Amino acid sequence: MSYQAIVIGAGISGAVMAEQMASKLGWKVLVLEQREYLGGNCFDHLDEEGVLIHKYGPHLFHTDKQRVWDYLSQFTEWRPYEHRVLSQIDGQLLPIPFNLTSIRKSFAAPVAEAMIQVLQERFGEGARVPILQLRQEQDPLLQQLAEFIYQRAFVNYTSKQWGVGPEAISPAVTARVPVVVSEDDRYFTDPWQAVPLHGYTAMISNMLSHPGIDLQLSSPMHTRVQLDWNARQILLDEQPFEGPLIYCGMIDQLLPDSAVVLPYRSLRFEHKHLKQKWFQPATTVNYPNEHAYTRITEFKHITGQDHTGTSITYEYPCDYKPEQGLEPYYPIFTELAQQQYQQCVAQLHQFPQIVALGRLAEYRYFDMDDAVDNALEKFSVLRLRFSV
Ligand SMILES: O=c1ccn([C@@H]2O[C@H](COP(=O)(O)OP(=O)(O)O[C@H]3O[C@@H]([C@H](O)CO)[C@H](O)[C@H]3O)[C@@H](O)[C@H]2O)c(=O)[nH]1
Repeated sequence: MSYQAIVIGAGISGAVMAEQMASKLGWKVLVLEQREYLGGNCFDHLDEEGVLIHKYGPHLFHTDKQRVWDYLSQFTEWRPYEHRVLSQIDGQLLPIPFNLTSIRKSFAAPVAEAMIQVLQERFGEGARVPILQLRQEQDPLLQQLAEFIYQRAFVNYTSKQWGVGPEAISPAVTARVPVVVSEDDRYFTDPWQAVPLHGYTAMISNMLSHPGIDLQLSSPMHTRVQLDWNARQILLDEQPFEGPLIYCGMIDQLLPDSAVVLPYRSLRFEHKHLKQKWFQPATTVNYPNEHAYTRITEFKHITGQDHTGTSITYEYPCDYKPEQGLEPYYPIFTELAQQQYQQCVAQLHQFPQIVALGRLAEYRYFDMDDAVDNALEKFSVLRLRFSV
């Protein structure tokens, strides 16, 4: 069969792009996925006891983008789901993001109420304030509050997660979990929050089921596709391939001779099934200060599945070591890494027909909705460049 485009990687970004090229342009698209299953890190599946779990940690879909919601809704029905997280701090389980309830549970009543009053006056009811911003405040009560939250909820969690403290990483990272000036205990505030009714794998499988898409699993890129850097040519099964190559893998791995090695933080997951109905009172409980793991997730809270047992996952952050079978999860945003990433981009300019797409190829910390939005955007650019 001859193809008009190749997509490397059947995760959510590659699936959007393949689906759009097949359905909007009528192209024949070859999708090569190195794993034996599709879905990338959104992959979910029934574990040995029949509980639906997320193999690569909790994936909670949320978006404020109507077009992303409308687009995905073509491929799945939804189960409404608003994520809530508790954090074990000083022996108590407190809502995180840290909110007014968390403050009341952490301080004696007069102090808590005084802090809340200052917070409300300073930021307004409902505000969501990044912890690093709250730390800059001059008011002594706000300073006391910020220091408490910073020390108890952020410093150790972030050190485990990233291997460095909160001030050594981009402020955008801790700003994902602000301090909330209300009793709202939801992790996200987006207007659309839900999980695919039959899971992410089913949704992405529907996206890739277009007759114009030829999905080949257990097919690492190198078994079919080569880059000839001298001739600046893409080869598919050793034949020159003219069409676009959408690459969703690690961008540094495209370069010859490992010219650049980009740093990543990784996660080791420990999945367990327990012969009890429930394990914990919320989907995710964070452990900032105890244990080597950062959090435990219990999936039945997400899926609503009725099962006599329950399945949970512990997350242990660690350095990315491929030789230990670890996956690259989080790009590390040092200045050096950004320079190295730009070197990769510059080298790839030799192949204008390659489109780098998604978290690993663009070295970005995408939420799922941003990955979909980005893929839709990249498709509209590609459509102008490549279609006749
Ligand atoms: O208790 C905490 C929580 C977080 N931090 C710091 O904030 C960073 C961002 O946290 P988060 O957005 O939760 O990071 P992550 O990429 O792991 O988020 C994914 O997990 C789920 C959900 O959070 C599960 O509960 C979400 O859908 C995904 O986006 C974190 O890296 C820490 O530096 C903290 O210090 N303490």
